[in-house]
Amino acid sequence: MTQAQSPIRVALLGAGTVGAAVARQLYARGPLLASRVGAPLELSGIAVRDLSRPRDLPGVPEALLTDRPEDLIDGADVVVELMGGIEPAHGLLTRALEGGAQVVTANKQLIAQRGAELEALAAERRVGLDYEAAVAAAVPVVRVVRESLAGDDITWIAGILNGSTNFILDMVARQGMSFEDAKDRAGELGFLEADPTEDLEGIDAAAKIVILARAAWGVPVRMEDVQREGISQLTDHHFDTARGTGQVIKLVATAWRSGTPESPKVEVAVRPVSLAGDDPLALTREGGNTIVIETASAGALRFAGAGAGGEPTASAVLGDVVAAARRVVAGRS
Ligand SMILES: NC(=O)C1=CN([C@@H]2O[C@H](COP(=O)(O)OP(=O)(O)OC[C@H]3O[C@@H](n4cnc5c(N)ncnc54)[C@H](OP(=O)(O)O)[C@@H]3O)[C@@H](O)[C@H]2O)C=CC1
Ligand SMILES: N[C@@H](CC=O)C(=O)O
Repeated sequence: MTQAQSPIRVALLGAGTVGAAVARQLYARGPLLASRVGAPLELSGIAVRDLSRPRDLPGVPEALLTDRPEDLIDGADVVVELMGGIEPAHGLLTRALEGGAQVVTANKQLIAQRGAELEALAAERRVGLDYEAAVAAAVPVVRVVRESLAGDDITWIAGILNGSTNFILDMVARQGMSFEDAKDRAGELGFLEADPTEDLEGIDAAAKIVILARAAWGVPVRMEDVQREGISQLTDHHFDTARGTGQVIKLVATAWRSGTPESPKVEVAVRPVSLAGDDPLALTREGGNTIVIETASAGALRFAGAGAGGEPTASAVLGDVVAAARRVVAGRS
């Protein structure tokens, strides 16, 4: 084994819905991932809050678990943050970037609120900061906006960006489920944030549209800039009225450029909207996400798929881990 092929040390911060799925997929696909990276990925530790909690981590040595995430940062090639919240995640990732580690996160609140600062630090240290899973989970859209469409002029983005509220609205609209039962079911499926008001009040969708807007237009967009309304105030009356006219209520996040391509001004909003039944966003089922991106040259592009849940989100996280690990291998030669 050459120096370039020696194991890439991956520190996993968090083993909840997403983190546990990442650990499982990393173990299950070890040889495949090694062949794609050019070196094996070695899980160097897994940080959790409660060591006594039972976990579904078959094949993962228990000795890797620690309740001291800070101990995993130094010495890691890639740090994967799946804890959620602003602190201690922000402090840990700052330390990881300062130490020269590649960083991967699915934490949309952290990226929406502190992403500009972390990206500046990553650029200064010449390391990667990847967060594909932070927007639309499994649906590849961050990289599309940041890279694939970098030569085009994006004019408009509209999306169903929150899987749990879409699940709830879909269950109420199509299955006649009560609002309360649908919320419970979304929680059981692992779609809801630790604080479900983030989903229900549109805060989660707001963070995601802020991230996309910044990536699309390269201008500072803050959470406070989002005109935001959630779904918690909806009643049977709203659903009955929409159904009676063949419409469907969805929580839609929108961002549009109102200035020129050279001097863009950006507007962002999240609100429940009644859509015609055949609108692509209206056709989004269960925990799915759909994003429509309008551009000057490519026209309207549509992306759809699983927008929440452990295994789909882990797929996007692992894509970022492979990209980060490839950079580590490239930097060794
Ligand atoms: N769930 C989803 O569908 C999606 C989630 N995300 C994002 O992914 C991230 C993780 O989400 P999810 O897996 O659902 O969250 P969970 O709440 O299920 O898991 C969080 C994990 O982090 C650990 N943790 C939290 N705080 C600390 C701490 N201070 N020290 C050590 N460990 C800690 C928890 O430990 P313990 O297990 O002991 O409690 C747990 O293992 C969040 O940022 C979320 O927004 C993004 C896309 C989809
Ligand atoms: N709570 C979020 C999880 C994924 O980002 C959602 O429901 O979309």
